[in-house]
Amino acid sequence: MSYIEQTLTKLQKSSPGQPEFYQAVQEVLESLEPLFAKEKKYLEHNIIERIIEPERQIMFRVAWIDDQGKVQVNKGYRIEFNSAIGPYKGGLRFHPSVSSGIIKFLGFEQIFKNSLTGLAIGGGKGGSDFDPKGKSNNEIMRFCQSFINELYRHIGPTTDVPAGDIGVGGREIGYMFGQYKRLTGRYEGVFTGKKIPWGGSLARTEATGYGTVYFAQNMLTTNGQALEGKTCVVSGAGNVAIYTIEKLYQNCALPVTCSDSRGFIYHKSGINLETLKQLKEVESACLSKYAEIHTDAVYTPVSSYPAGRNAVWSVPCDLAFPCATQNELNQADAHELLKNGCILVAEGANMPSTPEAVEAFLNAKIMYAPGKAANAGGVATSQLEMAQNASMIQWSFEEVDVRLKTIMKNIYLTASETANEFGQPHNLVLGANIAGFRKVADAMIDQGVV
Ligand SMILES: NC(=O)C1=CN([C@@H]2O[C@H](COP(=O)(O)OP(=O)(O)OC[C@H]3O[C@@H](n4cnc5c(N)ncnc54)[C@H](OP(=O)(O)O)[C@@H]3O)[C@@H](O)[C@H]2O)C=CC1
Ligand SMILES: O=C(O)CCC(=O)C(=O)O
Repeated sequence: MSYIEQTLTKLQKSSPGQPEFYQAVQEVLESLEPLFAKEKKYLEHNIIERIIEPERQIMFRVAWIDDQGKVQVNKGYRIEFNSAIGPYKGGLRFHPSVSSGIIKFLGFEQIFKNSLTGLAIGGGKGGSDFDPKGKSNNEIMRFCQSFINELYRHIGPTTDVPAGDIGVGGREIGYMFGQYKRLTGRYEGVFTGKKIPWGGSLARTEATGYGTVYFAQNMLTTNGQALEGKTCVVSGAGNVAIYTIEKLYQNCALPVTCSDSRGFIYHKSGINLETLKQLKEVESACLSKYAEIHTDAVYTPVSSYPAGRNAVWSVPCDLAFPCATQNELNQADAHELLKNGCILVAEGANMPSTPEAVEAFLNAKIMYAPGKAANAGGVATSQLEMAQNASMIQWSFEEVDVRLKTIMKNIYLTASETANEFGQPHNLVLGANIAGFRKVADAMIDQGVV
């Protein structure tokens, strides 16, 4: 049995029932093989077994009262995965599919993503199986307050700094920040993704989507191409998708799709960003309403997708931006994108492509940017928010955006130079994993066995 197989077998025994976590670990371990062949120190210090075990896992009950006066109970999680290069940093996800395996996969990815930003942030993630859909504002507030009644004792501006993710935006961060402040009496940068008047950073809302497009731009430029005139397929209709679409328009590309958990929109003349923002950021409406407003757009409900497929990826395009959720693009979807002439895939979401889809992209040698590199602009800008909070200043939108652009360029260069160093120039999966890992692993060695 190879070292990787042994590690995965052991992991499955010690942490049963966490398929997404095994998937994330397997991908990283496979990428690291050429590094281990070259540098023995990582195996000698048993870094692998140490890095796949979270430093701390917090699981707690979140009891809250709904609008009918009934007591509801959800599970809360915070996985403090690795603090070798900085305080734990990563979002909170509120979605019914959340489990400890999902949070562990996200926290594990966050270690390498945060390392790639070049900033001093460790990896963490958290969330709850609470479903914000259909809940009133007061229910959301009561849930957030109860969530923080437990979590507040584990977080702090130099220990663990949560932010948003699926189902958690400025409103939820506000309720959690308010409760933290009430319990501790401290006004400090313990969350990022805050609204601007109470400590948020300009451009944080836009950062993940904008950063993903900046990353794509770097890949295109290196390959003698440009965004201008490219037809783009985007999945998702949340924070990341919306600002990916906005930045594509700013660069004269044409985004023609968006999707939510119930279906997708194909608008051949281009997604209307104003309508999308109104429906999703203001009304939290279903995307079917988009086709009622724009009658030349086509809405396809999930029930009409071919079995086992995500129909968004069957729309012909030059560039694809998966921005919804994990494993939303499988091998058949990847082959269809390739058949239709797609030349670039940049992941705004975390681990949206299955391992087989990733393999198809790498084999076809198209430009492929894994999420932990392409979507790192969100967490990087969160660190800029922490820096502004700590020094009690606020930078302008342009100042933050310029820094974001530079960070995304550096992540691209780091991943591609590392891929070159290991003789696989087009393989940014390998480049991102090795570069992200090396910095954290070296710090762990320096800091001894802890
Ligand atoms: N926000 C950030 O700064 C960052 C986010 N990410 C990643 O980006 C992705 C999107 O996050 P974000 O935009 O913030 O989240 P949002 O909650 O704002 O939006 C998520 C979008 O994805 C859709 N979606 C969620 N789950 C599913 C599903 N199972 N099937 C189909 N569609 C689904 C949602 O549809 P519906 O509205 O119907 O629920 C919604 O349109 C996630 O993978 C997240 O981890 C990565 C880096 C940073
Ligand atoms: O901004 C952050 O701290 C985290 C963003 C996030 O959750 C992610 O990068 O997946």
